[in-house]
Amino acid sequence: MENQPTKEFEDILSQSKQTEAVQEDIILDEPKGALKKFCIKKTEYKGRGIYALETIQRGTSIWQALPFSAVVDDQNISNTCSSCFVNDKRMFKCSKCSLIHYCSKQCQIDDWQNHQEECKAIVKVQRNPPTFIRLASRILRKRKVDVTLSQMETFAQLAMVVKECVGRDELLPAVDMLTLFCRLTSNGFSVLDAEMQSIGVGIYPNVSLLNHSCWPNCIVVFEGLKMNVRSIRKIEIGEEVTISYTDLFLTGEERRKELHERYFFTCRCELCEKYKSVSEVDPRSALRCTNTSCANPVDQPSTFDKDEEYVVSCNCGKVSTFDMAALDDSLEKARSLFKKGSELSASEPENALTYLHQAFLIQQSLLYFANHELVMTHRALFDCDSKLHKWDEALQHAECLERVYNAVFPEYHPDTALQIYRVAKILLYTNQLEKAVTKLRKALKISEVTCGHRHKLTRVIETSLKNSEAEIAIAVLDKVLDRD
Ligand SMILES: C[S@@+](CC[C@H](N)C(=O)[O-])C[C@H]1O[C@@H](n2cnc3c(N)ncnc32)[C@H](O)[C@@H]1O
Repeated sequence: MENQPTKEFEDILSQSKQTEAVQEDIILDEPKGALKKFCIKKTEYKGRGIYALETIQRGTSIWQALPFSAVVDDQNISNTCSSCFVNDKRMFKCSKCSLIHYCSKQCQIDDWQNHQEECKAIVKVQRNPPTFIRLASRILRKRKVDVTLSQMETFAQLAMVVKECVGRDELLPAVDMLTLFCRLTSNGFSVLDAEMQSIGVGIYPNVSLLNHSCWPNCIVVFEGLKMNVRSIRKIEIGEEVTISYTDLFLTGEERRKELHERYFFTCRCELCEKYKSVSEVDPRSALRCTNTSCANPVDQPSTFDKDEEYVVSCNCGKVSTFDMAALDDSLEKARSLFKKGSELSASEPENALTYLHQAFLIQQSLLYFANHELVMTHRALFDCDSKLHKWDEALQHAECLERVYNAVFPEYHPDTALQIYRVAKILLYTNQLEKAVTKLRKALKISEVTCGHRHKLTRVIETSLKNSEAEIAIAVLDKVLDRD
């Protein structure tokens, strides 16, 4: 069942008013648009959230929704259709504002109601309003916004731009504008394409009742603008349904910082609690044990006191001693090399490789393989090597990244499927067909669970698998015929 966006947004707001005084867990309602397996409860710490009323098996599409409002982001505005969000077709631009692009005349007609006033505003102000302003403007034009929040932030500058772009009639009183900005910042969803890259931002009012966990039981994928919430593991009766608001590669500290800055809460999820315990080391921020035959992570010091030595023991029994000043200097040097390399990667990939490789050598000698800084360097090296068609090197980094996904991501995650597919593609480029087929099968299994059969990623992997299997069959046949 799909959402009726405008009505739902109103419902949510009126619901939030009715439930403000509730302190204890209570069952409020079934979330609209979802299959009837959930209820909304309110807890003191997280506010409202969605809870399962039935056991949900892994790979279930539990919720599909269309946005109340959505816009393509600035980086993708000329390669993504502002109406249906496809990004693999030829686009043409609106002849009046020259900013908004469409894939077909029909899409332009469908979006006209949303774009008409926006178009006039863009022509009038003679500059391209950024993503966030375009989204706020579209919502304001729908004129259905009500408010209850009291988060005080300085959005005055943004409000001025909105005023220019929207026109006085559509503006809300200052406090309501402020509330709208706060709501957009914490309730907006990044709309992702088939490669899990963000191409826009949308407001999906009821789905934004889903709370965050760094170890979520659901993920969000998109088919165009349609959002699909899918379970990535079994959800028990009474369990809260969660998604991640942040990148699961990030260290606990980085995740908590982002969640605090953007969503104003301190995460106390399973994963965050796990790594508070002294016996558990977070692989995302860990150092390498100095015992070269040991594969365990060891804790990084929380602060670097340069006059001290850092002594840390590993589960293998080895006690590693690090000179804090030297460790800090080396990691800083690697960071600056990484920064230089990343800046050059688009324009001068060959030069970028030199810097990135130096950063990699330093980090590899000190950091655990799943450490976030090392992961970033692998990613950057993979991109440059792929750009330069250095497939053997690219394959090494892609395989390292696959190992990291296996170590730090939930077993079923669309990003893991995508990473395994990347490995498979390079194996195909380098004629390693059998190995590629093994990877494609693995990627397909994960993609079917996390994205569903109809999702573009699943279909692309499936096609590649079928073609590769056919190639192997033909090669076998050729061999047999040759022998005859
Ligand atoms: C998109 S809303 C989710 C629904 C929200 N709980 C409500 O009552 O409307 C995001 C907000 O929910 C709360 N929240 C989400 N996940 C949380 C978590 N793991 N711990 C504490 N608060 C959380 C935070 O206040 C956050 O800004």
